[in-house]
Amino acid sequence: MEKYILTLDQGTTSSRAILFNHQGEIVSLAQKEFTQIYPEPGWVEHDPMEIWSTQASVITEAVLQKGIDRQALAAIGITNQRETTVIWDRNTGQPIYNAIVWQDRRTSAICDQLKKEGKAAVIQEKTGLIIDAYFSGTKIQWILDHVAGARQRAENGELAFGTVDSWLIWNLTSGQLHITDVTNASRTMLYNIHTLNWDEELLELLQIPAALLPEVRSSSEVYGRTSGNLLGTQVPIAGIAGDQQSALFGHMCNQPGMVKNTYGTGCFMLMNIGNKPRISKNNLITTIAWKIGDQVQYALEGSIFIAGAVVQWLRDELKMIDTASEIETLATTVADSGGVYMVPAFAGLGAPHWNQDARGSIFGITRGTSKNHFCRAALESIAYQTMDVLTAMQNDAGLTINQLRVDGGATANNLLLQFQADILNTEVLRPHITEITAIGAAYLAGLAVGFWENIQAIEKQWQVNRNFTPTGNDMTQKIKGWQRAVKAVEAWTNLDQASN
Ligand SMILES: Nc1ncnc2c1ncn2[C@@H]1O[C@H](COP(=O)(O)OP(=O)(O)O)[C@@H](O)[C@H]1O
Ligand SMILES: O=P(O)(O)OC[C@H](O)CO
Repeated sequence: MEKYILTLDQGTTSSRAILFNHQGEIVSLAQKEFTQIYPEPGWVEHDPMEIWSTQASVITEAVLQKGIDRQALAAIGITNQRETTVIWDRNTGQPIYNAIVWQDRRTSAICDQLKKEGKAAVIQEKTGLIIDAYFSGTKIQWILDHVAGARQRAENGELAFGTVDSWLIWNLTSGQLHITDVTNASRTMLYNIHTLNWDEELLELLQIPAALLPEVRSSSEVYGRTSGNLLGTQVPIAGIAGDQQSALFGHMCNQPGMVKNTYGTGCFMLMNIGNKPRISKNNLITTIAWKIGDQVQYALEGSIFIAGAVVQWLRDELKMIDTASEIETLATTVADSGGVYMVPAFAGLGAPHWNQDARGSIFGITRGTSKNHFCRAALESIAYQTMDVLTAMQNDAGLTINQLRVDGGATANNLLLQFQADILNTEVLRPHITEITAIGAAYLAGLAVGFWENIQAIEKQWQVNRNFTPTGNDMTQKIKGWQRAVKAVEAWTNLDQASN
């Protein structure tokens, strides 16, 4: 019987289940969107029960409804939106609060306070991270401080914390396993990426009881088996990685210096930096790329909070386009953005600016500006933000990056990728495999159960679909315009703070 690896790809806007065969081809795919909850400006929540129910339903759809024999499942790999924080009752399995999503800014003030107390250096040294509301630590603190009785129950060991991988595995195993992997742990601001342990000093600083925390495992091993409730059989769970690390692995960026950028809701650029954690001098973060056996690989990362989301904004809020793909049609009708610059800092600016209070702005509008220019400026903003991160990465690594591997929903857009190649003066390579994030977790799981013998056996599956080469046009003035726009956004934020 032909065997498959099942990946659960639990993203920010949808849950997916994808079955891969030995050649890395998609045999079956099911996807379900779920509710985004915005209780207050700057807050973003998900219902953990809906995360689980959509994930469970796509699993059954991709396997049972497609007529796949459940005995054909060699293993399950899990990849997930990172940092998003769930706390649940160990006895009932019920969450005590909604999941606080990575985009949520409610803990900015806690982060400012930590910075004022001079904690930035110690946190960066231990965790590789820059203090920001993005990471899980302050989200956990917030839940413990705002849900009645939560802190006491956490201290009594009655509650469990997990990122979404932990939450899914808890449910898949009917509460038998409370685990996470090193990649997800490295996004909490509580995990020491040098010693590979939860860090006692940081737990104390953020007042988080150790009893809440999951056991941290590697990214590729048999952790346990599903309970059988869902699929009627016990399938090994054998791979876990946060979605961006999973994409780095899916792109087979397994040598130091290799870089990928994923263009989804946000944009996430990761560079493999080998087996030593190097702390960034250019406002990037250091994160664990994966752990296979006892080998840990690290990555530098630049996280951009708003990328494809700016396209959704033009579609859903401004109603300038009906579908995401229409943006390319409209943007192509004009030669350039007509001097318009859009800085989509809807959730603050991420790397390398790290300005929690920045907000979106548009510059350079004239009477002749049309929605086509808006569309073009929105796409260009994704490429410019990527340029800022890549520049920081090159400075950190002391090398010129001449190849960028890309994936994610927005890479369907040829105009965006050509502009990206031009603005970076770097080759941009889009692979054949469209589900790079999911295949990374499939590889991690498949390696653990011997479905694939070793990395060499899967490396060849990554093939170029299209290579966007720089046209060589002089982009200096355009880049200057963008830099001016970012400066103006920061100045506007500072003026606001000065008047308070
Ligand atoms: N043709 C397109 N041009 C630009 N952006 C697009 C296009 N198609 C989809 N997108 C954007 O890609 C994002 C979805 O990509 P995906 O990789 O599924 O994201 P996520 O995993 O973050 O949910 C959306 O924000 C959408 O606006
Ligand atoms: O779910 P995505 O693809 O938007 O990814 C979210 C990131 O993991 C957040 O750090």
